[in-house]
Amino acid sequence: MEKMIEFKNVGYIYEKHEGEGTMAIEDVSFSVKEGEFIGIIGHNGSGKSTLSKLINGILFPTSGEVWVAGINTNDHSRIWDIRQSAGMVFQNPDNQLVATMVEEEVAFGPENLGVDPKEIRKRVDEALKTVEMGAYKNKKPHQLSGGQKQRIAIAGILAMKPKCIILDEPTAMLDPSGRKEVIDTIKRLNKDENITILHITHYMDEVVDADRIIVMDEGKIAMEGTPREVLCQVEKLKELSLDVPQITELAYSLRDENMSMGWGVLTVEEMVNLLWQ
Ligand SMILES: Nc1ncnc2c1ncn2[C@@H]1O[C@H](COP(=O)(O)OP(=O)(O)OP(=O)(O)O)[C@@H](O)[C@H]1O
Repeated sequence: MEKMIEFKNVGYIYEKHEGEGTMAIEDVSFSVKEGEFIGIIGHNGSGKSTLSKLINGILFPTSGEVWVAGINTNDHSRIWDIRQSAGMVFQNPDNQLVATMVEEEVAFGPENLGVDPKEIRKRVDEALKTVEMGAYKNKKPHQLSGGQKQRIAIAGILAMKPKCIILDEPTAMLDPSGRKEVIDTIKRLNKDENITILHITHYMDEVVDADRIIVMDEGKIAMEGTPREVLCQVEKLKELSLDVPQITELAYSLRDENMSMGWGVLTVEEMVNLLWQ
């Protein structure tokens, strides 16, 4: 399997003045394989957004290297190849939609890539169908709900045929139903279209199904592993000011003295089985 993203000993400093600044990322190394679904969690200021901007060539590492789809992000001549391979969805849906019609919005990316108009029309229809927004093609983006706007933002990226999508807290401004729409959409893209997903979030329950979770703290990777390996370390997550899923916490509170039960519960079904034991 091809490596989609690779961080090699990456550091990033936001310079204030000459020789003075904030170390936002420090010696971070990890890699993501094609088709993986990775959850990135961490409290405010732990470096998650900086990490995502380093992937998309919005920021460039102060030290180390970032590779995306086999391209070093320091190769500035390939920046549009990188942005086409790895699309970004941001937190605020209102800041990323620019066109007056949904159809134009989704066409915007491929137009900038110089794609043939006939092919653009095909891609717009396909992308809207994939995010289940085909019926909204001729609507105005400002008439849509937050969840629908984020799905249009995702469709705009899909129309550029990306290999990977990085979502930086895409659900932070949405209500529960909007959150579910967006999460269901990205899970489907990962499963059905084999698109690599990097999902940055504060909500643990959104990454319970991920292939792997990376926990950031003070610019470094504090924990990394499968959801079960990471989310079951309740005490450590609390030390890192993170909330564990309620069901995991409940099971953890019910653990017995021998620690033979109450560990590693991530879903309601597992909780029911535990209580029947
Ligand atoms: N433009 C900037 N200039 C200076 N320092 C910055 C800038 N952006 C972020 N920082 C600092 O870098 C560190 C990491 O910030 P970053 O935004 O990457 O964290 P985050 O985990 O995404 O936070 P949040 O969850 O609040 O979005 C923080 O200490 C932050 O104050």
